[in-house]
Amino acid sequence: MKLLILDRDGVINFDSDAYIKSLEEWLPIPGSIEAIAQLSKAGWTVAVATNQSGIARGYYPLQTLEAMHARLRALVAEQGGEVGLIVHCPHGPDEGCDCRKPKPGMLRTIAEHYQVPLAGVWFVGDSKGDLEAALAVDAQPVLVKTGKGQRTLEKGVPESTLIFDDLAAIARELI
Ligand SMILES: O=P(O)(O)OC[C@@H](O)[C@H]1O[C@@H](OP(=O)(O)O)[C@@H](O)[C@@H](O)[C@@H]1O
Ligand SMILES: [Mg+2]
Ligand SMILES: [Zn+2]
Repeated sequence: MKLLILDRDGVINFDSDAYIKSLEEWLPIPGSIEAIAQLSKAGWTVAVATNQSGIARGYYPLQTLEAMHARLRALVAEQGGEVGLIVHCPHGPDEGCDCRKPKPGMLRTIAEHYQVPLAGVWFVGDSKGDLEAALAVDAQPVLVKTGKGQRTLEKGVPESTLIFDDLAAIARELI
């Protein structure tokens, strides 16, 4: 199967250093919804792996996160596509969980759900932790310049990282 895994904040929707704390703050990056819809219509399974330490920090409840993901699914469905499994890490940086990126726990969860190996699977992110999570399970690190991506790029990325302007450019590459 054709599996593509996406980070959320800074890849699908705009990110904020103040976290995305409400449905109103959750705003798709132009072209991202269309890209996901086109990819899924072209046979790609598009899954999401997202750190959401804002839950542990008490910035927003799980219900708000679920509302954001319902909005994502509805917007993609309006374009005739669908979003696959969305996995989030609700923990804070000091909780020592196995799912918070750069740990690859969420990527493994997605791979086990679909019963596919992770080797070479593209994981698209905007932060260094996304790239490190991909490398930890032999997936392909892919950086987009949206969100924190340009800052991440300027700090240096693993040499095997593929770099694209945004998710729309990735869809054009893969379809
Ligand atoms: O990019 P994904 O994984 O979808 O989500 C990132 C968010 O959970 C937040 O992650 C935080 O990092 P800390 O969790 O505080 O280290 C900060 O980078 C916030 O700006 C950002 O909105
Ligand atoms: Mg991100
Ligand atoms: Zn976690």
